[in-house]
Amino acid sequence: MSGITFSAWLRDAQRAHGSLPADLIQTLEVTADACRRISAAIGQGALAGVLGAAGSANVQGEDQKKLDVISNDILLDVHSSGGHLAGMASEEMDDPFPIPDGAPRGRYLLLFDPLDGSSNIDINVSVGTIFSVLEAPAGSNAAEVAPFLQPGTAQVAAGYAVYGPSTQLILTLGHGVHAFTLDRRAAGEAATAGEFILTQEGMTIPAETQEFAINMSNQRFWEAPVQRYVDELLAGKAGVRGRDFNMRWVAAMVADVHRILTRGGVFLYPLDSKTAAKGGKLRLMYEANPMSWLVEQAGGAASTGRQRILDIAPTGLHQRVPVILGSRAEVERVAGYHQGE
Ligand SMILES: O=P(O)(O)OC[C@H]1O[C@](O)(COP(=O)(O)O)[C@@H](O)[C@@H]1O
Ligand SMILES: [Mg+2]
Ligand SMILES: [Mg+2]
Repeated sequence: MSGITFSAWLRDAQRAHGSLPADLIQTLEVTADACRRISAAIGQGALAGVLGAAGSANVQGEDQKKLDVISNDILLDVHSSGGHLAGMASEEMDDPFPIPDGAPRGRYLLLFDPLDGSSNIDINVSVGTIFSVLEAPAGSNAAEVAPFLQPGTAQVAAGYAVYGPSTQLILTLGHGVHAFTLDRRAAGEAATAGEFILTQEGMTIPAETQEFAINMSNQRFWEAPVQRYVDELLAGKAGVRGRDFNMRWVAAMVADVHRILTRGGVFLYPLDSKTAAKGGKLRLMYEANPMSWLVEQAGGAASTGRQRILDIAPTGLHQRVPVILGSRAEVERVAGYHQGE
């Protein structure tokens, strides 16, 4: 173990790149603190009565779990004292949440999916938090949607926490992708107890893979290019690909993307006739953009099938898009099929 804490690493990155403003460092440190608290809440599970439904629905009409609400509240709470953020936007809230009056306003906008894969909570399987940081345009009002509607290429930081057998924080500032692991030992047991510690610098996704991730139950709803691609994977050695492929689906984007950053693979939540009217299943601002930047920074690619995800000009805070990301050669092949190749 390196023993380099997240805060120390951020300060090293500031020295190395000379372009990491103090309020961006604060944004990331406070977000890491929120993830530590969410990890603790999740870790209490059935002991603390935090499992199960909240009895409410979010802006997208989806039933909320208690931990969706708890995670959202933790992120709002830790960031509300202000100084570093102008405002926040969450998958769980209809409207942007500007830093409250009276607290100092900063220049960054934080967007998050407070708990990703929340249907996994009650079965004790990995979930996560995804975040994206943008700079608020000068003179903009973070109570409005407009300042948040920036393409993925404008992100200044993106990352996620995965709450699995260990809790990890994965981050990009545009200079590669780095992993930090929460030292879960009790205070007093170790000097770094409670800290995120650097455990991998420069995660990379191999260009080729033999593993794919897709919800096969949607097969009959997919468009022809995805039908063709998956048929070819399933044909294995006997088909045009000439080799067998394995399949995994955790049903938490964080966990599926984490596997791809760790050992390669391709993830697809493509356009299908069930979700076409909404534009797709996954959310551009809270899921697709931060994950696409991380994947590109690790040498992979991310596309809707028709365009690079990071180039999409957003039209709504809760906009949904098709997502195909991971090993570059596979993403390019699927995009090629969409272009009629
Ligand atoms: O249940 P499905 O259709 O397989 O969808 C799984 C996808 O839905 C999501 O769980 C949506 O995220 P939320 O839990 O944040 O709503 C993704 O993480 C995951 O990839
Ligand atoms: Mg999600
Ligand atoms: Mg969520």
